[in-house]
Order: sequence, then structure tokens, then C-alpha cells
Amino acid sequence: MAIERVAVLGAGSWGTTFAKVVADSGPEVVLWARRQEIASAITETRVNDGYLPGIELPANLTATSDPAKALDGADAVVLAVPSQTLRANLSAWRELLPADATLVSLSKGVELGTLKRMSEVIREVAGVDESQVAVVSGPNLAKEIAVGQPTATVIACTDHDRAVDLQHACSNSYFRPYTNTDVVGCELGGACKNVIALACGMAAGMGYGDNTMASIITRGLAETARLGAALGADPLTFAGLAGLGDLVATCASPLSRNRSFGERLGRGETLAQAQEAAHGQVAEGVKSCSSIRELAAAHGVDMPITEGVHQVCHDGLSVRALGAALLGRDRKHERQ
Ligand SMILES: NC(=O)C1=CN([C@@H]2O[C@H](COP(=O)(O)OP(=O)(O)OC[C@H]3O[C@@H](n4cnc5c(N)ncnc54)[C@H](O)[C@@H]3O)[C@@H](O)[C@H]2O)C=CC1
Ligand SMILES: O=C(CO)COP(=O)(O)O
Repeated sequence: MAIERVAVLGAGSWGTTFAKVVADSGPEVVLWARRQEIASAITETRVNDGYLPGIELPANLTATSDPAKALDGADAVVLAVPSQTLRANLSAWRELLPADATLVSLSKGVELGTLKRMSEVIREVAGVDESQVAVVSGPNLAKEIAVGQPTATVIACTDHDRAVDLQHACSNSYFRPYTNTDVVGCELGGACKNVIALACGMAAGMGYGDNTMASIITRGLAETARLGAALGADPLTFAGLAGLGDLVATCASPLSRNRSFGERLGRGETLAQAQEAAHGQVAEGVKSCSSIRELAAAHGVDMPITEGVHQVCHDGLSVRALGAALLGRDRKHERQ
């Protein structure tokens, strides 16, 4: 089914940028902003100044703070709110969701408490089959895409035809989506890389260079792939855009909120100071390190970097002690 009208719920950095990507690809887009003043400002100035200053949004993108208006007649509903708020937000929108619309997650995280992936939360709250839920994940730093820098991404859905419909709705001269049916692998790649980016940021904050970064990225990918294997993901997904691609972009980029957050901790700032510097924008790994750690433990998977990041963020471990603990682990074979 051709997608002609898209609702994007969440007008933060990625929600606004993805709404622009879709609008630039052809469909009509309605962007829902939580705050009325942001919706009005977008309507009046065509700019979301708080999140994407200076970026002019296309004419086929309109904004509202009324979810009913955003969802009316939507062929696809894109969910672009922080992971830990998805359940509450979607519960409020449930009655408004058009019956056969594709429900698309942009969020990269694992829910605290339930340990569910975002597509699982969506299926549960909306009461839909997994074939109706898609995930977009890849090396997609919003600020680069908003200015039209080229990138690729993955649209994952167990229903390949539905993924292809969505692919058509968000393909343009600067955004190239590939399809994949491995939803589990794509979601785990997106959630876990935020935690590994925190660790890379910590190392950068301590003054360490590229060898350290490459080691954390590579071993971070190894522990992500171990979790994926335990949860039934396709191992090849982790070598793709939603795995290695996103991991490298996030761990290397000063634009990443997770990496920047970790860097502040590495320079000796407290969690509260790093949180304040984020100006209300979400660094998903700070919470997901705990849910991913629990998920790993429930499946008997060893994730030492994730464990260490959790201890730094929530158990008072110093960044220096984390480094020493990781280097002091039992020697092992690379494939173990
Ligand atoms: N910014 C980026 O480059 C990318 C972000 N993502 C993911 O997309 C998701 C959304 O990220 P961003 O748009 O960047 O986040 P953001 O922090 O820039 O914006 C979050 C948006 O959600 C809204 N929101 C609704 N309910 C909320 C609540 N209860 N608490 C807080 N905010 C609430 C906020 O008003 C805001 O518009 C995250 O899971 C993130 O990991 C994925 C790819 C790229
Ligand atoms: O997911 C992202 C890039 O793909 C954005 O990463 P941050 O949330 O760390 O900014």
C-alpha cells in the first residue's frame, strides 16, 4: 500500500529530522509536538528552533500539538519519543491509531522493568501483530541529516512488503533506507550502541585516543552480538548499518549525546552535571545500560562494558576504576 500521509509523534531532534526526511521524499507529514508553542512556531516560522535551529522545514510538513489531528488518516505512525516514555505516550494515543497504519519506532532503547524492546512495547500497547510494526535504525545523527548530508539506514519489519512501502516513503537524494526482516537484531544494535558510546566518551574524556576507541567499539560489538545470538537475532545484522554502522557513527561523533555524556563523566563531572549539560535531550544509554544489563543476565550473556557503564552511572564506580576493571579481566580467546 502506498504511504501518502505520515504522522510523526515527537518533535525533538530525530522526530523533526525524520519528518523532514519523509516530507522531502513525497508524503504529507503531520508532526506532533508535546508543547503547543513549538507546534505554533513550526507552523509560523517553518523552523523548530529549539532542536534544529536554522533548518527550514518543507511546506508539506505541518505541525500540531493535538495527537488526534496528527493521526487522522495516517498510513504510517512514526513514534519519536524517548524509549522510557513510549509506553505512557502510546497508551494515551492508542484509541486514535488508524486501524492498519504501520507503526514505526525511531526510539533506541530497552524498557526498564519489563526489559522489552520498543517494537514489543508497541505491539503490546497497540494490540497489533508484529507484522504491523517497523523499526528505523542506522547511523543517523539527526543534525547531519537535517542539513542534507547523505546517509543510509535500515527499515526492519517482519513483513517485507510493509518495509518496502515505508522504504518508498522515506527515500530521497540524501537518505537511503535498506530493508531487513531482523527486527530483534536491528533494535538491539540501536539500543546497545548508546551504552558503548557512553564508554567511548568516558575514554575520550580521560584523554585516550583511537586505539582505545577501536578496542571499545570492537569489543562492544562482540558483546552486542552475543546478546543478539541469545535473543535469536541474525548475526549478520551486527555487521550492517544498524549494527557496526550506527556503533561507529555514535562512538566517533561529537554530535552524539551519549558519547558527549560519557565524555563529561570521563572528565570528572558528576551524573547530575552531565545531565544538566544535555539540556533536556535524551542520552538513552544512561537508562538502557541497566535494562540491557538485566536482559543479558536473564539470558546468561556476559556484557562487561555494559556492566561497567551501569556501575559508573548508577553504582558510584569511578571511570578510572572501570578502565582498570576492564583491562584486568581474565584473559580469553577473542571468539569467547
Ligand atoms: N537525535 C538523533 O540523532 C537520533 C535519535 N534517535 C532516537 O530517537 C529517539 C528520540 O530522540 P530525539 O528526538 O533525538 O530526542 P529529543 O530529546 O531531542 O526529543 C524527544 C522528544 O520527545 C518528546 N517527549 C514526549 N514525551 C516525553 C516525555 N514524557 N519526556 C520527555 N520527552 C518527551 C519531547 O518533547 C521531544 O520532542 C530516542 O530514542 C533516540 O535514541 C535515533 C536516531 C538518531
Ligand atoms: O542514534 C543516534 C545516531 O544514529 C544518535 O545518537 P545519540 O542519541 O547519542 O545522539
